[in-house]
Amino acid sequence: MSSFSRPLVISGPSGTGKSTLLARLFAEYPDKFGFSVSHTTRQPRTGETDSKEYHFVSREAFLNLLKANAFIEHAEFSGNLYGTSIAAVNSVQSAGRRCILDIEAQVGCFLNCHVFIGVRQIKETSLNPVYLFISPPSMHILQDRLAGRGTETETSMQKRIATAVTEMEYAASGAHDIVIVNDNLERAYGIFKSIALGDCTQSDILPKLLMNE
Ligand SMILES: Nc1ncnc2c1ncn2[C@@H]1O[C@H](COP(=O)(O)OP(=O)(O)OP(=O)(O)O)[C@@H](O)[C@H]1O
Repeated sequence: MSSFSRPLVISGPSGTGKSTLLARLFAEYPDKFGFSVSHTTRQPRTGETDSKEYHFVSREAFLNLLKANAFIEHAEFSGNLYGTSIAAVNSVQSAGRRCILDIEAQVGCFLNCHVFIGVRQIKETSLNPVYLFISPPSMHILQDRLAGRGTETETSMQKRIATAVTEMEYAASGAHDIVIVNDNLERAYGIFKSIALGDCTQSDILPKLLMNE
């Protein structure tokens, strides 16, 4: 059976190129893939519609869903709760699209306790996705890409690099089904596309990334 019928969880350090690869995939195949709509307790911003950008719910409703094990992953940021529900993923899959979850690992704060959210949390559920890790070719290149994007301060850069080291260690433990090293974008996108379409399960070898390389 093609892996297209299973959700695809994409993770990898910030700046490794996940958004770049996803933007190309959605542009080339506008009808084949979809993101699930998350739940949040934050207020809708102007122009946001319920069930489009987010399912906007009260804190009480969110906590009830959480109690009922409705979420694959959840986290609290700036006092607001966010979660990806199993139902939201299933609704993408039942519309005939492959659901893609773009997971950025981070140390989140949930109900006052620090938790490492992301792939680890998803592994506790019955989702059974394919886990794809996008690796940078080296830590220096990762740093250059983050700097080149022009979105980081010195502090946020250091935070992202520290998280990247933790993520690389987690990936080195064999937590993912497939690894793509995003070195040359054309090459990486070629493999990414065939994995997303369910045609290939080829994996690159995870580079051993040391800060001084
Ligand atoms: N193969 C590549 N070669 C050179 N530059 C790349 C490559 N892939 C992505 N980039 C560039 O690296 C930067 C970071 O990429 P991108 O924003 O897609 O990362 P990301 O993994 O989605 O990060 P985040 O998790 O923070 O959203 C961008 O400026 C992008 O244009």
